[in-house]
Amino acid sequence: MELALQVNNLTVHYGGFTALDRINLNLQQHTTLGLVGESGSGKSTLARVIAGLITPDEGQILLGAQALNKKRSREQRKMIQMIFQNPDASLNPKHSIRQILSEALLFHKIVGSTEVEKRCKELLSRVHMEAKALDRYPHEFSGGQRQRIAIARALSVEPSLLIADEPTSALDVSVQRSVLELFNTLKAELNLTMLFISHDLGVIHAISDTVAVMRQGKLVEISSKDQFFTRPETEYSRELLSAVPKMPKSILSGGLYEPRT
Ligand SMILES: Nc1ncnc2c1ncn2[C@@H]1O[C@H](COP(=O)(O)OP(=O)(O)OP(=O)(O)O)[C@@H](O)[C@H]1O
Repeated sequence: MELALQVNNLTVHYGGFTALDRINLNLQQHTTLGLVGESGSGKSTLARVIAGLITPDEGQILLGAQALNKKRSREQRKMIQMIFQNPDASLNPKHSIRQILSEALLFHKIVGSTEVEKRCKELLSRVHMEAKALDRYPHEFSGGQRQRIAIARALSVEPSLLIADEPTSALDVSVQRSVLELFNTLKAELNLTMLFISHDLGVIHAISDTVAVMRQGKLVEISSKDQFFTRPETEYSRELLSAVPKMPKSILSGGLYEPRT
């Protein structure tokens, strides 16, 4: 299998504080890497560096075979899309859903102006929303629906890597489940390559093929999902797993994770 992403020796300092300490990571195409670790371990920083929102102090990022420059080209920015915990971060409140989706499609020349309406409708349908949403504005939708729109916007430019940073954490539990199901459906339908961050191991279990564990700015384990949940390599991973009180009632069918007693 080909590598979608390679991260070599990535280091980020915030002043004198080392938020990322020589991170090395490979992500296979068409797979989902679940990134876990306690609050402050550097997960969001890693996501933001890969997405080009933070410039690293050291290290290299390759997307496919292409090294990403510190100053990314429009094409390079398009190839990595990010979904945030708060969907409002990527939805302009003054723009209708039509404007939000068509702006991305036209800016990156994904379709021409004659096809844009059709493509906007297709994108909404992908995230299980109706075409009439196009005339409405972000505030007219629930948090879960806004996250679906943010997902549609991210997918509109056909990225080669989708980064989702706690995309279900701000949602009600029942809505969390449906958004997670959507991610799983899209993953299968579109063969997505994803970096999926969550502090919730039930969510990670439901979505990931591989699990990476961060601690204090370092990557301390990368294992297959099965290995991580049954035979984790590190004591720290065992602690994370045992800290989960009563673990996720099946988040998705097949997503059941029960802690071993
Ligand atoms: N802009 C910044 N300036 C200074 N320190 C920062 C900045 N952003 C993050 N940090 C610090 O860097 C560390 C890593 O933060 P980061 O947000 O990457 O962690 P995280 O694992 O995503 O945590 P959480 O799950 O709480 O979001 C934390 O100690 C945080 O306080």
